[in-house]
Amino acid sequence: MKQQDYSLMYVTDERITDNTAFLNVLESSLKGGVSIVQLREKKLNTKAFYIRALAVKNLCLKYKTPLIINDRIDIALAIDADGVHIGQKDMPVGLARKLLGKNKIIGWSVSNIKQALEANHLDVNYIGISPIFITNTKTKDLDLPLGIEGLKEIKKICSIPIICIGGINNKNTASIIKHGSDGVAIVSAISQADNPEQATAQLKEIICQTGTKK
Ligand SMILES: Cc1ncc(COP(=O)(O)OP(=O)(O)O)c(N)n1
Ligand SMILES: Cc1ncsc1CCOP(=O)(O)O
Ligand SMILES: [Mg+2]
Repeated sequence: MKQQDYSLMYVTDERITDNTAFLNVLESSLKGGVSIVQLREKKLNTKAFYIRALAVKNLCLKYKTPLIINDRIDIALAIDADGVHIGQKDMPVGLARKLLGKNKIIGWSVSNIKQALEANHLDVNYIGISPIFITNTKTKDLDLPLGIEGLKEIKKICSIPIICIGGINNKNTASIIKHGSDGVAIVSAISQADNPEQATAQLKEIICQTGTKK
């Protein structure tokens, strides 16, 4: 499989209930240069999730940007997405890999050192350090923020690409990349920005500048 660019993941915002607005923000993030998109829907029924996933896939194809699906292996298979992001309470990684095959991306949430060590023995393409900072976007089922110190510890013991998520914005992205994260996954700093395209382009620029100075 080709080397995937995990540097800037836009995680869609389920709080944007209007479909046109939802797709407009997604398209702005694609124009701004996100390297990968994660469709995250916690409340939609299966049919509505599938219909949205098809629309999101079409837009991602237009911008040649990979799409992964949060939680739902069935939806990922149904639309032939590029992969999934699963958490500690979602389908076990081994089973997800069996269903998806070796060429799909599987991301797995990690919230502590024990899980990071476990990840070394799993067939995952990246780990999502969750959360790195405090966030208002996800309030239930969230562990304590790991912070930069936690990222540094995990970087030392885990050989898998790392993406951090939670409370990430244009002020703290550089520090995350500097301390060894391969990328950042972002909801609000893109979806709630006055100009999501500009906000994305600015985040991308910070990542590029920091990456080259690492
Ligand atoms: C990149 C990335 N990392 C972590 C998460 C969190 O996933 P999970 O723990 O399954 O929680 P939900 O997102 O499903 O609420 C993520 N989505 N993306
Ligand atoms: C889905 C998820 N998982 C851990 S934090 C989070 C939400 C991140 O949202 P934001 O970028 O707005 O803090
Ligand atoms: Mg999940």
